Amino acid sequence: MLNKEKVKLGIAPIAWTNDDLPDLGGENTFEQCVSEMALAGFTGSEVGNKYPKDVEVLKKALKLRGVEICNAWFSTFLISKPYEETEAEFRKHVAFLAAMGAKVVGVSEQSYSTQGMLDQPVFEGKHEMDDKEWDLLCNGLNRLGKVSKEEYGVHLTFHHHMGTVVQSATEVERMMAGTDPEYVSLLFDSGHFAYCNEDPVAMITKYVDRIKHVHLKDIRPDVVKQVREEKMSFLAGVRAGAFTIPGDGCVSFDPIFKVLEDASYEGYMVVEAEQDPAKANPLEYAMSARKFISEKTGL
Ligand SMILES: O=C1C[C@@H](O)[C@H](O)[C@@H](O)C1=O
Ligand SMILES: [Co+2]
Repeated sequence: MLNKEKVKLGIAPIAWTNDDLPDLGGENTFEQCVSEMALAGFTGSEVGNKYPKDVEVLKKALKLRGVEICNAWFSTFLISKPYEETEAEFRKHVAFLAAMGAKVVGVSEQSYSTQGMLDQPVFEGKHEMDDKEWDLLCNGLNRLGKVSKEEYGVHLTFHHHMGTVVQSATEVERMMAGTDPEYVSLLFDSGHFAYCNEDPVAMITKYVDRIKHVHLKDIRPDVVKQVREEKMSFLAGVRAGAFTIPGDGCVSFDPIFKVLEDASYEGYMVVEAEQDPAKANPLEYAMSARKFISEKTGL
């Protein structure tokens, strides 16, 4: 069983409203989203575009519902822009997270990313970094991680992601080998490893001691197959239902929970299942995910 004192459960607002596809759940309000997170039994949330930007306003709304902010996505451009530009934006973002009481920040390198390109097949045309770009990425992550840890008390966790420069197991391995464990941890996302046909269990086993945030995401293999065969973009795949809640797809969560348990994992596990809320009612799916986690882990 995972330790209730050490492991907290969160959920991402992307199941209610998708910031990258605003017509998905455009009608769902911030208040509905956080109320339903609480109703489903989650105490942590990531941050969406509809969330109040003012720290005190957001804190009050969340406190009323017994929810806290546990992470928010940050896009870096370390290999395509001057480092200082990324650091300036990063400082503002991390200051906000620290004020909200979050312990981690989830970073994704978005230079040349095809993640948001509607006309680019997600399984084709991904940018592969050369040695110089790898140095820029790893050195930049080390510098940002030092800033966030030492000046804001927030740990940098790196999110591997489809269509980005760090997608495959080999790329994650090179990023991990090139960064300082003191300043850079891994944000493990089960769905993104499964999507690109990497083994999530092998990856979590290898890096569990450097994982400080977990996204519990499942995939529907038939939809991912369709995405590959019909050369669909990442976001077209999301719309078609490539992702779902843990337990509703093909990812084996028993061994994932076991590895976390054996390593006495401490931190958040966040259900992140972006799909069309008109087809997958967010409250219903949040409740099913919560039930699944409770049955599998005792949390
Ligand atoms: O953590 C994430 C944030 C989303 O914006 C992203 O597209 C999603 O797939 C994800 O894993
Ligand atoms: Co994720």
